[in-house]
Amino acid sequence: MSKEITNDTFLKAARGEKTDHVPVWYMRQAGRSQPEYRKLKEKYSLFEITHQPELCAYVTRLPVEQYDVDAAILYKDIMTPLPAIGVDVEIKSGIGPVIANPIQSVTDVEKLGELNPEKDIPYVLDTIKLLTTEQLSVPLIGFSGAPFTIASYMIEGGPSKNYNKTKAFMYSEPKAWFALMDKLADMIIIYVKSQIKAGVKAVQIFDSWVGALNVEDYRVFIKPIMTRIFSSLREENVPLIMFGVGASHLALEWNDLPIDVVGLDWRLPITEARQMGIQKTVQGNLDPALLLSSWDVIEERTKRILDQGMEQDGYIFNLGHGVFPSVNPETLKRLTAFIHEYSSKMK
Ligand SMILES: O=C(O)CCc1c2[nH]c(c1CC(=O)O)Cc1[nH]c(c(CC(=O)O)c1CCC(=O)O)Cc1[nH]c(c(CC(=O)O)c1CCC(=O)O)Cc1[nH]c(c(CCC(=O)O)c1CC(=O)O)C2
Repeated sequence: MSKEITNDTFLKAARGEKTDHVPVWYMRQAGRSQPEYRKLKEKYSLFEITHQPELCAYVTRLPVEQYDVDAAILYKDIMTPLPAIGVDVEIKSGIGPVIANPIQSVTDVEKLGELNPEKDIPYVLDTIKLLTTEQLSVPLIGFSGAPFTIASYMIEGGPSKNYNKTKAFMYSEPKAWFALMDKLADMIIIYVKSQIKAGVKAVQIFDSWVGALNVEDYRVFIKPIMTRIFSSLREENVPLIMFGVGASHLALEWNDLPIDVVGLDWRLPITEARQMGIQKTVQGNLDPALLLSSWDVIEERTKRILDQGMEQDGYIFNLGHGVFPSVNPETLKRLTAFIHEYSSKMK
């Protein structure tokens, strides 16, 4: 049995329905800038927190309780399912995910295993159940990385600035590339469906780095696999959100996918995105760097974004990418209150 969701503005907006205020959540809202979380991080790594459902649920709830956001996002990482399929990944402080056995050939791709969520990541499912049956009265968002973004870490061995190795693999070994995309798509579908079955009410797919590709290559090397993933997830009947950074040139391609929400980074104004032909709900897009400015600057920019977003139904406020560690939690609290107040007055 699910605990009752008393605030469903996020789900309504995702479905394009009218809401009495603009719903808001922030990418990387759990963790990073919160002192309670930083204290925990002195003792535990990300993987150690996610293996403990009570603790992981606490971290996931913190921004809901402290900022009053309209949705929670499960605390974990896009790397979470990878060890189960045979990827040796470690999250190194100051670097990010580092992979000991990068993919170099079709043989490496063939060695990848299958994900069995109940056996491999029961702690993720237990955290979701705990949050949704007992603790949260806002929707819980589940998520996964998308094939290109996950593959970029698996091929480069860690974070990259230019994705040269990833692109070289894609262009020169298309058969191995498509085999890798297929394996990752299978994993993502199983992984996300298990999150939905456990209780998440919406799903965001992070294709954070796919903006590195041009439109033509996106259509050939990525779009078919994204269509397969979303067509399968669509059967579960929860809102599906697509997000990437520096990917404004791909926004119209995303509009074709069987999804509900197009997540924009800060580069493309919302009105322009809609004029281009984005008809779905839009999510975004305050530049997270602005959170380090004075409140007057933040308020002025937020108003501008809200005015554009509210021009039609189907709008969710978010940042253009994740919260930085140096952001003051008070700023996020004040921003959330401002968005709620300003948007309810305008309705
Ligand atoms: O630059 C890089 O490529 C490495 C980035 C990186 C990743 N995991 C990582 C790091 C290091 C770090 O954040 O310090 C490692 C990572 N992931 C996470 C944390 C926790 C934190 O930031 O305090 C951390 C830092 C943990 C540590 O330092 O031990 C948690 C995480 N990753 C993610 C999410 C989902 C979300 O954004 O809301 C969430 C959880 C939800 C939340 O914090 O509210 C998703 C994620 N992880 C990752 C990516 C790729 C792109 C990106 O981060 O900009 C993405 C997708 C995205 O944000 O666009 C990879």
